[in-house]
Amino acid sequence: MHLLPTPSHEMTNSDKNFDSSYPPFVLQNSIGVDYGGSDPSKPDSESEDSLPVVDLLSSRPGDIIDSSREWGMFRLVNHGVDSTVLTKILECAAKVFSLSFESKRGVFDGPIQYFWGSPAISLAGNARQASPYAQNLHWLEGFNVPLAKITQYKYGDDPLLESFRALLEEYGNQNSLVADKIFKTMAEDLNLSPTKSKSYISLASGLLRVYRYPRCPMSSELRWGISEHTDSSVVSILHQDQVGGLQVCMGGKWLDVKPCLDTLVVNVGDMMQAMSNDEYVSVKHRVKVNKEKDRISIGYFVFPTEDALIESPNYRPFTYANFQADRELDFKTFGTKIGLPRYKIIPEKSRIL
Ligand SMILES: O=C(O)CCC(=O)C(=O)O
Ligand SMILES: [Fe+2]
Repeated sequence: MHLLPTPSHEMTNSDKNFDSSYPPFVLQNSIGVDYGGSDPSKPDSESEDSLPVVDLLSSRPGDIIDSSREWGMFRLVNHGVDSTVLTKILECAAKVFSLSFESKRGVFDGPIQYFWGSPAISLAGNARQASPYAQNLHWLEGFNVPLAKITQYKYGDDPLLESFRALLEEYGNQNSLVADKIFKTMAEDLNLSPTKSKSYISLASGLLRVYRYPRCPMSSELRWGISEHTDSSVVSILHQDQVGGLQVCMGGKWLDVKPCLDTLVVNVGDMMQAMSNDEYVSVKHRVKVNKEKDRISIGYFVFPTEDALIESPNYRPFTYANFQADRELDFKTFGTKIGLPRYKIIPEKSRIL
């Protein structure tokens, strides 16, 4: 079966229906919503954010370390990821997202899984679907792509899907190299033993999430693309288009991480924060919705091996498998993850007797 993109039309104030490529919740949650007025998704300030920039080719290792300690996030240039691949993958993702909702849902039951309304992944590796009316509905749709699985698969009968898969494979491999290089710098700084380092990052666990955040009639106070969170990864690498929307929490303030061409955004994840005994920060971030434009971004996430025992003085030892299981349970119980505080050792002084 060949899947041609459905014709897409621009949404105007008089045409409030989104096209058939959007998940139904986008339409259901847009009924009766005022599209006019000012755009609350515009940045609060036009000033440039001061996120550190790391040059992977020429930088001193200290740049990665300092940024991970102070910010938990940095921009990466000269990263080695092919700029043609960066451009092509966003173009290809846009084509795939413009397929009808039904065909995306129907076709991507192989290693590339389609999800919408929630970015959370279950222990089985499936992305969850949120109820369209759920309070924590996220204004997004996406594809969950475990890299180990797509290398053994071919969408042989469909040129669009097969080129998407092949591009994701190439992009994923290039991101693995970047993540490996960054991790090695961090491991050296933290004096991790070679045995620890080996289990603390598993390139085979590499995962891509390809997101589309549909333009949203509601303001960011009502809907988030992705609400405030930290990543569970060791490190995450983000590639975003020029629309913008990513924000990072710095000193209690939310700053816009403006898109820069050919630049990736790297952030420290929960696992690295624990491995570093809180020396590095798994920084809080979130994604605002945009009233006028759809946004596409691609995240690469890498994790420890399942049985890696994460040990550092501030935490009781836990394996990555423990962390995943607890996250699953917390998600069912509280609708969100508790994450690292579950394992944090409370200092004697602050314990309630
Ligand atoms: O799309 C983005 O800018 C960020 C995505 C993100 O934070 C995540 O997937 O954890
Ligand atoms: Fe994230």
